[in-house]
Amino acid sequence: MNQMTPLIGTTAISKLMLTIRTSLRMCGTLFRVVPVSMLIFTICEIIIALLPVVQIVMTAALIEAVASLIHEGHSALASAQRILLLQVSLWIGQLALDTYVRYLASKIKINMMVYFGNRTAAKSAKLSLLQLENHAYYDLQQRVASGLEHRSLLFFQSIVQIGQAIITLIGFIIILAKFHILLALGMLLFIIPSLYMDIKDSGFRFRLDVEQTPAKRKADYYFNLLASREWAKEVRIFGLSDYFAKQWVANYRSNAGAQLKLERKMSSFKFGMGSLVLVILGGISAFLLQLTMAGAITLAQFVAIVQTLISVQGNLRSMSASVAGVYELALYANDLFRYLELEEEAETRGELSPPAPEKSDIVAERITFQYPHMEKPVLSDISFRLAPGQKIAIVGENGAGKSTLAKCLLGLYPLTSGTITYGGIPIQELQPEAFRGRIAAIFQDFVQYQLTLRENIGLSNLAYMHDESRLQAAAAKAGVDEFAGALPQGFDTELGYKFFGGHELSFGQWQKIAISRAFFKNSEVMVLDEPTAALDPLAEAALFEGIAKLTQGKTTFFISHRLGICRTVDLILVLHHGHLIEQGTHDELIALNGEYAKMFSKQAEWYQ
Ligand SMILES: Nc1ncnc2c1ncn2[C@@H]1O[C@H](COP(=O)(O)OP(=O)(O)OP(=O)(O)O)[C@@H](O)[C@H]1O
Repeated sequence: MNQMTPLIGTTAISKLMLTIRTSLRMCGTLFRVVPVSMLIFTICEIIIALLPVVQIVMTAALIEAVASLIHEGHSALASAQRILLLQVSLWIGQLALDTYVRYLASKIKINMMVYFGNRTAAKSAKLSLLQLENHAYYDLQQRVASGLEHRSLLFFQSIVQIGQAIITLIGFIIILAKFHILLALGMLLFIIPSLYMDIKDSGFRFRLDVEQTPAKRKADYYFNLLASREWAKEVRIFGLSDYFAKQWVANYRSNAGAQLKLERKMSSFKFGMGSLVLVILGGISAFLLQLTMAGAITLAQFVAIVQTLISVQGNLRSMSASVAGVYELALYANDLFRYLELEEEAETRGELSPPAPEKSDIVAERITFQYPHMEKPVLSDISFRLAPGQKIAIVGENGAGKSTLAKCLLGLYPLTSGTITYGGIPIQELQPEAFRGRIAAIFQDFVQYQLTLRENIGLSNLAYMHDESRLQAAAAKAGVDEFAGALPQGFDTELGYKFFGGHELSFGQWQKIAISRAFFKNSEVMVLDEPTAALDPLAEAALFEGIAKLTQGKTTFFISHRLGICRTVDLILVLHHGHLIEQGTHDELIALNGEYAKMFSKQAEWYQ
């Protein structure tokens, strides 16, 4: 089964097994992460569970004492007062315990939120790029993220509530059985319809949530299109607000419609089951009247039984709701555990250290890559060989496969066939962290970190983030120094518009920062995907002119539609529909008079 498909038990047994398995796992996690708090919490909950039974015994004793008071007068007062005092103390104790347990619950929830939040975030960052391109991943992620903070403890609370309800019910059954065994049996009859009703309801709700997650995400997407700055310009210029608002409403309504349909179905079902419970209750009451008439029970006993029956009903309702709740929570928790177990498909998962930079020639042999769910490969049978430190330009029309090839070279995508070796070692046999330590890349859709300038450059090499001279040097390489000095707090200026005090930059300035970030890492292999797309002609020329010096000793891949860079590189790879159709130096390819020569002369025409 797909790792991302939700599990929903189909038979009663599979539902039960799923619930038990997940409950044990979640409770185990809670006791492992916050053992002391959980122990105290459990003890408090057990005491709380016992209190209602004690209360009923106290009430019966109080009524007996009041009856004695009426018959015996002043001599029975002291004992009645003692019982009353005990009862009031019990109420106060119960209140104190409830208050403390609520505080403890908040503390546990915070700790569990930190625990699961941290693990899910870490997991997301370790999943392969291809997994992040699967829509099922986002559906699963949405369900996992919703209510992370309270679901784990709620799970335990529901289990505890069931335990409490069972303890209380056993107490009630013993009390009732003492009066008449039929009363105890009648009470047991309540349980079945209530439980059945609530479990069915939970299963329906989860299934509905699973079915609705894609439409919910789509609705959220439309909402964001309307509300976010990224899209605000186009939305206004093209007058898209009504269109997107309508789409949002349509998606929202389709979900709401299914929800209401379920509510209607469940309402009539619940009404039927609720009525059955009330009929059973009526039967028990009639039997009680019989017992009273026959003189089998006293007034005090009658009151105690009625109080017991009322409590039983409330108790049963909450117990069956808890059982159903546990099943529903088990379904969500199961999603959470499956998410945490998603295979971390690191494309390099070996143990070998990358060879020394001067020995790290890169050889691609007959490589083919196909995106999952796509019919055809986007890279086919590509082979080339690069000596350490060479400069390479990858060129070709839109969609030719340039960025995909770069991602394969960086080990971000697993090859469908063929091999890429670094210094003779296949990429997948290299130790991932060691390999990634050797490479740096800036993609077309580089990140504009809404953080300080220092972080924007220094994030590629955290150990040196506060080394001013390195920072200055990297900034100078891409022309960041030209505007960094004018920023209010220099390198410590917050950038971007998303947080208070942020200083927004132009897109070209952001791109210069991204290039500086790549240089700051000082890695032996660099990939610069459209590094100058947003740069002005002078900045572009400066970068190209200085590039040989800037990237000296580093194997550097340039992906660019600006073919000017090709004059300065050692090798040009020309891609066309995923095939490597030409390779060579600028002069060789011009002499070949093929696709590259055509592209180059076409572009050059514009500058003549
Ligand atoms: N995540 C993806 N899933 C499926 N197909 C993809 C994905 N990304 C890209 N493609 C397809 O792979 C092909 C190559 O895309 P790629 O981004 O590598 O091209 P490119 O040469 O870098 O294009 P451009 O010059 O426009 O940036 C395209 O046909 C594209 O539709």
